[in-house]
Amino acid sequence: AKKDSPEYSYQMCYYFLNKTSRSFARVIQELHPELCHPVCIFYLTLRGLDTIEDDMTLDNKVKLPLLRGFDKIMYKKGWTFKESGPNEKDRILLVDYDVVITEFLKLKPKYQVVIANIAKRMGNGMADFCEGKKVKTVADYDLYCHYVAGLVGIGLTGLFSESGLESASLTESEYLQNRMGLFLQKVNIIKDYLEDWKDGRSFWPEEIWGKYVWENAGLGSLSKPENINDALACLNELCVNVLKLAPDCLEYMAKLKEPSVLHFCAIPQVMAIASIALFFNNNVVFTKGGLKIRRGLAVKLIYEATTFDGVKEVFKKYALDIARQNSLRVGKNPKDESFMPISEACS
Ligand SMILES: O=C(O)CO[C@@H](C(=O)O)[C@@H](OCCCCCc1ccc2ccccc2c1)C(=O)NCCCCCc1ccc2ccccc2c1
Ligand SMILES: [Mg+2]
Ligand SMILES: [Mg+2]
Repeated sequence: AKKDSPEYSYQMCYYFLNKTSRSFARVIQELHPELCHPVCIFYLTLRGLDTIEDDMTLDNKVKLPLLRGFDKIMYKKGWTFKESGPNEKDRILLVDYDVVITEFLKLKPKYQVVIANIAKRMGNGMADFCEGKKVKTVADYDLYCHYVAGLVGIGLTGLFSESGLESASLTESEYLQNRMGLFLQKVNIIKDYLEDWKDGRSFWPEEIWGKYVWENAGLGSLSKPENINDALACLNELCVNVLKLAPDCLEYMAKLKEPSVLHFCAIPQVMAIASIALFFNNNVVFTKGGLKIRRGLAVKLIYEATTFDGVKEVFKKYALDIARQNSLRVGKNPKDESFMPISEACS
């Protein structure tokens, strides 16, 4: 459409949705028409915020006011940002961010309120961690993941409820909604160990990895070949930490009534549980990084995620798969947490 036609900003939003994340773009376009557009704008708003957070070339003098003020920026017609680093993968979204604002301002006010509230909480949480708060303890780890992903689950639940497609009772427990996001983000953080390390960042909690490196050694020592056994024990404990979230995610999904909402929520979840089974005790996490489940398996998982019974079967299959892999590991670091029988972790 031409730049000044009303369809232009609408079309550009779906262009950016597909450019910034094929996986989420596919699941978002699965949604009931009443929810698809608000969730698309919700996604682009938070991806814009995350593009600022991820940009290591931005000085905090510029970055912090943008993060903490993003919920106000969303109402500034025409606002764009052209100072992202040249390698920032989603920088084009900020260069033409005015189309997201145009579409956001056209949403029903009941959706705008939910999106602006989450953007404000996420932006301030991201800024706290950019200002110097470190992911040291497991509590810091859970707090960071709450800010960048738990809040997404909370916001989505608000949109589901406001649309009338899901019951308002779904919004009662922010705890379960938060766990949905933690599950996905923690899998992301495990997958991105090497990539984040190269960016000079890591979100792995020192309270866990500190047990597997020598006094005063850093997280980087886990990527040294001679330390692979300790690295795997650390990886396995992180995987068990994620598995503990599985029952809460199933409990949340059990409450969903609208088929397209269940499918939308379940697809990232079944991908995540299959990913943990792939990462568990797998040295490729440290050597090549960016481990992804095979495309054929992804297609199968998408099909199985169409019913809640299908989701339960997938979770059960991969929990047993990991337990089997765990029992096959002989004589390695019996002291570490990851030796805890998986069934106990999923209790
Ligand atoms: O830069 C990247 O490509 C990855 O960035 C990661 C990072 O920087 O840590 C990191 O950025 C997080 C901050 C921005 C969150 C953006 C987002 C993601 C998915 C959505 C899905 C639907 C609606 C809105 C959404 C918003 C990232 O994208 N991690 C992927 C896991 C986050 C999942 C969020 C989430 C939470 C609960 C959900 C419940 C149901 C369905 C989808 C859900 C999706
Ligand atoms: Mg990111
Ligand atoms: Mg980020």
